[in-house]
Amino acid sequence: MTTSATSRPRTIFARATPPGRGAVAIIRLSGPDTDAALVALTPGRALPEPRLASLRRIADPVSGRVIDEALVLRFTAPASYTGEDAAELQLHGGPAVVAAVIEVLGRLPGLRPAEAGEFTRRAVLSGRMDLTAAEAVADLIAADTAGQAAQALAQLGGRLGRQVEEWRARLIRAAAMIEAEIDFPDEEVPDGIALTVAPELEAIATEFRACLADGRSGERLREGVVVAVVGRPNAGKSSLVNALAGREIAIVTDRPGTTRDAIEVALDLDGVALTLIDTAGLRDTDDPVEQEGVRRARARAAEADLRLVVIDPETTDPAEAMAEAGVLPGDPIVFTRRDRLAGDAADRLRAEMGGDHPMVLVSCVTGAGMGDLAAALAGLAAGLTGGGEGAMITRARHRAALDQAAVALDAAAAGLTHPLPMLELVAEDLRRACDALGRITGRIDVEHLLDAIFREFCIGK
Ligand SMILES: Nc1nc2c(c(=O)[nH]1)N(C=O)[C@@H](CNc1ccc(C(=O)N[C@@H](CCC(=O)O)C(=O)O)cc1)CN2
Ligand SMILES: Nc1nc2c(ncn2[C@@H]2O[C@H](COP(=O)(O)OP(=O)(O)OP(=O)(O)O)[C@@H](O)[C@H]2O)c(=O)[nH]1
Ligand SMILES: [Mg+2]
Repeated sequence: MTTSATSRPRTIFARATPPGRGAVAIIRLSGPDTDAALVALTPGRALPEPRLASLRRIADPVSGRVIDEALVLRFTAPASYTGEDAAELQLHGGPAVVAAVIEVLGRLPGLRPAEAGEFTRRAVLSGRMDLTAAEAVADLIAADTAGQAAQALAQLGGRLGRQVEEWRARLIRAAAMIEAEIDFPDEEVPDGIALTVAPELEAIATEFRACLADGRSGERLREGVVVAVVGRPNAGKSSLVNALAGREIAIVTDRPGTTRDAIEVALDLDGVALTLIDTAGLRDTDDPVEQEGVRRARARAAEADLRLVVIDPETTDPAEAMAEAGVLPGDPIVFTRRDRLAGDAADRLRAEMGGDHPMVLVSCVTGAGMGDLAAALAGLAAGLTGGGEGAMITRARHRAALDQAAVALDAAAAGLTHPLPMLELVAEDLRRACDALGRITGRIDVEHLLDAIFREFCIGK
């Protein structure tokens, strides 16, 4: 079927592999004119059997010029990623080949370039994926560490989506019982409806609370644990960041006030993504540039998941430095200049500090203690991200919706156990709880949510 001149072409195409040169580049197509496009590109050949890799010459249908010899994969609706007719051209990965095929596809009737995330959007709209799975696709592509990938894969497999749909089904059942009682108060539905439905509502509310009480570990794993490295000028912050990163990222000098900008570096600690932020040393200063650096340092420290306080024990009182850095319980403390301290310094410093903080003594010059520090950070990061495969909630969007569902459910439960229950109000609260859950999986309000979610996708996904 072709598209009329006035409506937007319904068959989309895009390169699915990254730009640049590669052994193979994949261009994918999806939509009703996919087969027509394959026929146009492979003159004289039958359409490939669905799902069977087939070698075909790809040619410009106007000039007849052969562009590539490629593997073609054809999918027929609904058995494809998008649920539509779809195809992949697995080309030689040279820029000229890809550009020529893209140019030819753009000339074919009914075809247009895909927008970011449009293939996955179609998978959602055709009911093949819920919103949590679509988000998981984006997360899996964005994953830099094994932990992030495992969490995304669990979500793609329905860990969150299935649970939310189970809760929703139970709430719908409860609501149906309430509504039956409203509609037929004198009939077979037992009188003490509160007695049967209230315990179920309490049970679900308890499950909501358990899910929400995850310390944001799923979001932290997805986004990476943010660690602000803070302390006095010359404490050794930049030296420490360079040592942990294994690269000279920040400038190190013996002049206090060297670092001004916040410098971020990404680490992979045992599968957990961690962002270290080197910051300007904290002090009062008349230099307006350094003042701005100190302001930024304090802001980053306040927002971070952890503040790693760096202290030079030769010149600085630990308690003062920690207070200045706005330290919170559990934040790690690192003493530098281990190469210049007596052997018993660690015990003395530990005694001075008290027990609320993990503490490591390092030398940025000899590297002593750096392994201990990396291990301590990995342990802290694992604790903050729940360890293993992460949590069910991986985004603020899920948390906000589940929070709303929990509030509505609590209202329903309270209404139901009231001495004079107003069942209409209870039913309304349960509807609101169901709607909030439905927004997580995309069963309601889908159109409204799609743009926000697919904005972050790459083209071709
Ligand atoms: N070459 C290639 N590799 C890829 C993808 C792709 O689209 N192309 N994927 C995606 O980007 C991922 C795989 N995801 C996919 C999910 C479903 C279907 C699919 O055809 N589903 C049909 C048939 C299922 C079956 O045979 O079991 C269906 O669900 O009906 C294809 C790929 C990762 N690797
Ligand atoms: N001996 C010794 N010197 C160190 C150690 N750590 C840092 N230094 C030195 O201390 C000086 C300051 O180090 P930096 O890493 O620039 O300190 P900073 O905390 O980033 O300083 P600002 O950016 O000014 O806030 C440099 O001369 C480093 O070589 C250490 O463990 N042992
Ligand atoms: Mg510095």
